[in-house]
Amino acid sequence: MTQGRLIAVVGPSGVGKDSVMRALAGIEPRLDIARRCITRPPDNGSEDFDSVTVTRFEALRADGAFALNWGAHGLFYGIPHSALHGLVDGRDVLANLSRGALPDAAARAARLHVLSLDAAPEVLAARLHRRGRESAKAIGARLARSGAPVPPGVPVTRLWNDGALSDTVEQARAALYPASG
Ligand SMILES: Nc1ncnc2c1ncn2[C@@H]1O[C@H](COP(=O)(O)OP(=O)(O)O)[C@@H](O)[C@H]1O
Ligand SMILES: O=P(O)(O)OC[C@H]1O[C@H](OP(=O)(O)OP(=O)(O)O)[C@H](O)[C@@H]1O
Repeated sequence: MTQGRLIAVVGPSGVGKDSVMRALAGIEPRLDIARRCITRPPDNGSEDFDSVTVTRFEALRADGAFALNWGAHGLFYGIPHSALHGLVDGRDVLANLSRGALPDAAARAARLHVLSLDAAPEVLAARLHRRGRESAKAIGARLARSGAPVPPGVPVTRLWNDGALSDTVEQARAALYPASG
């Protein structure tokens, strides 16, 4: 069976990666979402993640539990191998990734597609403040971070998520599944 695509959703903090992933998986039955391990306390935000301590994260990493892992914003993030099982069954899997993890993702996934989201700086700032998860200082640091470029040769769909979420989701679906109408 042809392996599914790992669909890496990337872009600056607050651009709407988790919101787009959740809405897209809600309307597209061929898509799973990779649940991440993050060294952040649990919250009621747009992402369903496994909250772990740094000690636990390091133990999981040492055990080889992660297909991909990285650090950003003073946190550690990991995608467990178990979160990517759908790929071998031919299912497409959405994963919120650091742009810096894309070279590793390209090396590991048989098929990688990047969904790169962007929005104007003032939109990002307003969303992060409205989300209210970080302090003003931490939000400033998130806004100042510039991500790595998409590695050459990897198929990429670039979308603006400045407007309605539903518009972005429809555009993403049309780009990923052009025949579905
Ligand atoms: N198109 C949109 N229009 C308005 N608000 C949005 C849109 N997309 C996301 N948001 C909001 O912006 C905030 C950040 O979204 P989130 O999905 O957590 O971003 P990221 O995962 O990229 O950090 C959330 O409060 C979310 O509800
Ligand atoms: O190297 P970069 O491409 O800048 O990405 C670094 C991190 O930032 C993004 O998270 P986000 O800011 O959305 O925060 P969250 O995943 O902790 O919500 C992304 O999910 C990465 O974990």
